[in-house]
Amino acid sequence: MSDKTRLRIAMQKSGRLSKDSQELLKQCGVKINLNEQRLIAYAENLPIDILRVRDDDIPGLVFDGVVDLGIIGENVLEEEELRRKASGEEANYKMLTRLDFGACRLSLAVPQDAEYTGPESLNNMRIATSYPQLLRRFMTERGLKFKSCLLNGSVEVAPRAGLADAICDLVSTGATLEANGLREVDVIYRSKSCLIQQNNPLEPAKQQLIDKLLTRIQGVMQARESKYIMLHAPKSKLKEVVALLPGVEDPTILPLANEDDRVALHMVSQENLFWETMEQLKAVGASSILVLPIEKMMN
Ligand SMILES: Nc1ncnc2c1ncn2[C@@H]1O[C@H](COP(=O)(O)OP(=O)(O)OP(=O)(O)O)[C@@H](O)[C@H]1O
Ligand SMILES: O=P(O)(O)OC[C@H]1O[C@H](OP(=O)(O)OP(=O)(O)O)[C@H](O)[C@@H]1O
Ligand SMILES: [Mg+2]
Repeated sequence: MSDKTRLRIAMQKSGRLSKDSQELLKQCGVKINLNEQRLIAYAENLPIDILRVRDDDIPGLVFDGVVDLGIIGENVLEEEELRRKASGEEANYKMLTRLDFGACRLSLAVPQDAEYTGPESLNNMRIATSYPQLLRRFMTERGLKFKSCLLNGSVEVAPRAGLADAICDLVSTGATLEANGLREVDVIYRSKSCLIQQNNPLEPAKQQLIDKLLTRIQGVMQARESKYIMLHAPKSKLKEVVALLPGVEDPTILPLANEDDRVALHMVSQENLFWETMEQLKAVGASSILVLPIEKMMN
C-alpha cells in the first residue's frame, strides 16, 4: 500500500511532455531516480512519488483524487473535462499554473487541393480527430454539424485513406501535415502544458509542499526567460543604453578601476537579448557585453 502522506504527481511516461516534465522537477530540486521501466518513481530528498502514465489518463487521475498533482497538456485536460461533463460526471480540479513547454495548436486541416472558405465548408463533413469534444464545441458555437471519425493516432492519414474529408489534430511546425498532403485552415484551440491539483482539500503538510513546489516552478520559469547582462558604457550614454534593454529595471552601476568616463552596468533582463540589440548597444558606445543565463530566481 502506498504512503498517503507522500505527494503524488502524475506525468507522461513517454512522449512530447515527458522530458520537459522531468527536467522541470529536477530544476525544482526534486531528486528522482527514473528507471525507464518503472511506473512509479520515488523522490530521494522530498516526500514525493512520481506516477508515470499515458497522458490521456492524467486528467482523470486528478479529477478522481487518485493523484495530487498532474502535468498535462491543456488540450487533453479540457477534452477530458468536456467528455466527463457531457456524460454527467464530475470533473473538478484546480489550475495551479501554465507551464512553458508543450506549446501546440489544435487545427482543422483539409487536403491541399480541397476548397475551404471557412468552418462552414466543413458543415456535415466527416472529420477525423482524437479531440471530438473540443471539435464539437467549436462547430456547435458556429451552428455547424459534422460526422466524427474517432482516431487515437495516425489522424493525418485519414483523408488519404478515404476515412474522412478533413482532420482536426495537433500541429506545431506543420511538418506532419505537409508530409501528408494537408493544409492547415483554422486553429480551434491553442495549448500549453499546465500543472493541476486535485480539488479535495489536502492535509496541511501536503499543501505546504505543493505551495513550495509551485513557488519553485514559477522561479524556474522566470529564470529561464531572464538573462543577467553585464556591460561597460560611457557615463554620458547611460540613458540610451538602458533604453535599448528590454525588461530592465534599476541597473546596478559600478565604477571602473582606471576609467573615469565609463562605468559597468549589471542588470537582469526579463527577456533574452538578441544579437541586433547587442550591435545597437555597441553602436552607442557599450563594450564588454556579457549575457549570462540565470539558474534560479526568487523575488
Ligand atoms: N508537435 C507538438 N509540439 C509540441 N507539443 C505537442 C506536440 N504534439 C503534442 N504536443 C503536446 O504534448 C502532448 C503529448 O503528446 P504526445 O504525442 O506525446 O501524446 P500521446 O501520443 O497521446 O502520448 P501517450 O502515449 O502518453 O498517450 C499533447 O497532448 C500536446 O499537449
Ligand atoms: O506539426 P508537427 O511539428 O509536425 O507536429 C504535429 C505532430 O506531433 C504530434 O504527434 P507526435 O509526433 O507527438 O507523435 P504521435 O502521433 O505518436 O503522438 C501530433 O499528433 C502531430 O502528429
Ligand atoms: Mg495520449
